[in-house]
Amino acid sequence: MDLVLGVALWASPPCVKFPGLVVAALARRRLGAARRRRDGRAASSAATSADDGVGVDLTWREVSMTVRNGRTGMTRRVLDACSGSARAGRLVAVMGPSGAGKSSLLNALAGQVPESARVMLTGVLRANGADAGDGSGFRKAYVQQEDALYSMLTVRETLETAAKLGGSKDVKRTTETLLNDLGLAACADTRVGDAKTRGVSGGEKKRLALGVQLVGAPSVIFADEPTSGLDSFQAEKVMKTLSKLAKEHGKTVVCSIHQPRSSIVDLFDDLYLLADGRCAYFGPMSSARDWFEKSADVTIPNDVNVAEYLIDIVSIDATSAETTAETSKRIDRIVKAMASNPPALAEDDVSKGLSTASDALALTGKRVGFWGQFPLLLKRSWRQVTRDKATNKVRLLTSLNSAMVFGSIFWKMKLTQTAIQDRMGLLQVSAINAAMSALMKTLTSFTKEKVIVNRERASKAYGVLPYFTSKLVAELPVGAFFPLAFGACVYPMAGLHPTLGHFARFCTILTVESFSSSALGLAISSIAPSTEAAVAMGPAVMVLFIVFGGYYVNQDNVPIYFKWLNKCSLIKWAFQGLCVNEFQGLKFETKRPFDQKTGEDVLERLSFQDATPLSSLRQQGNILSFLYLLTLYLLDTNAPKFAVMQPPSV
Ligand SMILES: Nc1ncnc2c1ncn2[C@@H]1O[C@H](COP(=O)(O)OP(=O)(O)OP(=O)(O)O)[C@@H](O)[C@H]1O
Repeated sequence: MDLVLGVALWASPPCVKFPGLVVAALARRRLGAARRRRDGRAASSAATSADDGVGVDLTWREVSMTVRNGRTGMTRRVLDACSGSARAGRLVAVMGPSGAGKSSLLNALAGQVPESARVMLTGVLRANGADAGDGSGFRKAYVQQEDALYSMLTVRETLETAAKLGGSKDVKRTTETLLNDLGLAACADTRVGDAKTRGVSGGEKKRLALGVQLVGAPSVIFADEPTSGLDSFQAEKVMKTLSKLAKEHGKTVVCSIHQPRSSIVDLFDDLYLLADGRCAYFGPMSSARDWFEKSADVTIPNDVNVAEYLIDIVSIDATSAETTAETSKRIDRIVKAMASNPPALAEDDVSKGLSTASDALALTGKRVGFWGQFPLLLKRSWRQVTRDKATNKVRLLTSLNSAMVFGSIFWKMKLTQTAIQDRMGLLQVSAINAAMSALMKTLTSFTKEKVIVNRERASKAYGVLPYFTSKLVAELPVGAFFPLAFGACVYPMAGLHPTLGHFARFCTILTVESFSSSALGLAISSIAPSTEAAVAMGPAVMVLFIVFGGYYVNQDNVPIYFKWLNKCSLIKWAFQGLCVNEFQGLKFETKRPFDQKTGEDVLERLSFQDATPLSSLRQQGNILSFLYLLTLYLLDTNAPKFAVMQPPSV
């Protein structure tokens, strides 16, 4: 069947071949994924039963993570046989000096270590006694250090969307419960905001990010440095929220934290202290002072912040060789004491109340499918695009500005011989301008949006297809507006072919071209690791398209090995369409025998004599659909993948 389809696609015209190949590849991946899901369901059913919705006790043993340096080939042990537990109703703080492995441990327990051939993750993870090393077996929330939220949505809208996507049976109740529980009611109707637009405070953003995760009714909450970048007041509010989720809702909370103030330390139930990837203390926060004095021979002065003091104690002082050796020796001694004589864990006194408490946040039903996700994501994208007034204003002003500048340079062109070159110049710069502005906008915005989408997809909030299609539909009217505004301004100023039909075709060609260019931006952003990389790659590709855009190199003179580039150049198809639209039917003044008399002569010289505006648009449409399908494929294949914890070798 695959063979027949392959041959049929290969024999088909390019407009069918490329989209067809991408669709076939996507379909094959989907079938494979469905098969794997089917096979995996039976295996994981035992594990999922560990999360009965009334609290999860998580235990980990011998968790190690090694990272191989790609250049030197040397391996480094980031986590070294760490063991511990986090129990329902308790808040565990993972602390340690910078680089001690806090985030790595959190990622390992949350199943969020990015998959890589250079990273090796081993250990045993159990949820209520059942194996959970493959990341299944308990419902979890993972709140990362950097917030990734749609900036133009309000706090309430963000929670509502998450609740609807999560399949909440009572969206209003879910939203209100979360707003109240997280202390966000006062800013419910404030926009999230970003660097450009002021929105909610950093602490409110952190709690909102937590709220988005809570709609999945997680039993275990992992929070990576939830207080980073916050002032002490906001930091305390965030930590109080996490403590409340543990105490009142029976959640198991594990968070990494840097230098907490004393009032925050009082909220910790357990402390997991890391020193250079090894466990230096794991036990109740309240027993830490006693244990260090009795078992590790470390006296903690009465008037100090215990947490800060302990971090200093397990830090390597690299001032000199002597201090390095001395502090390393002290850390070895503490780690050994911990392994041989760990403190007693606190009595499990909270699990009795869990059953009723956790029900209050067990708000989800069945996740919605494509037709449920599509309108929700469409509404979200629409709000994000239309409410971003600052960006839209700048885009409009730059479009009008370019139109004014070009219009003034090419003011009311005549039908003289010299105006032929001017006409071609204007059409070429118009094509470049429309393509470049759409490309740059997409490169800068989509690389950021991709971060949010990858996170949401990692928590299986929705599929790539409803996301991508809804985004395209939402951006259609706004994306079309700017080339239209440009066209409406430059066309009469330059005195181009003065009929309504020609003007309409001019605007249509530029609009479709700007969508193609935006699609190119989407495809590049899908593979670029950062905004900076995307912004470097995009214009480099576009320059090639400009060179083969039909103006600088005549398409009949393009070397055979570059013909494909000529065919891929969205600038070329736009320029060709614009030229045919403009020159066909024009008559020029002639003075010399070799002057070009008609627009058809000009088109012949450009080798565009056989083209029509429609054929150019059709080719542009092919590029557009190919790039959309390519982006869809790239987003699907580049979905974040995480390392599975392997059992430790005995
Ligand atoms: N995937 C990786 N590739 C290379 N090095 C890594 C990787 N993951 C972690 N490391 C290294 O492991 C060490 C521990 O990193 P980790 O982020 O866990 O520390 P941390 O205690 O959270 O530090 P900080 O408090 O500064 O955020 C660091 O030196 C880091 O560079």
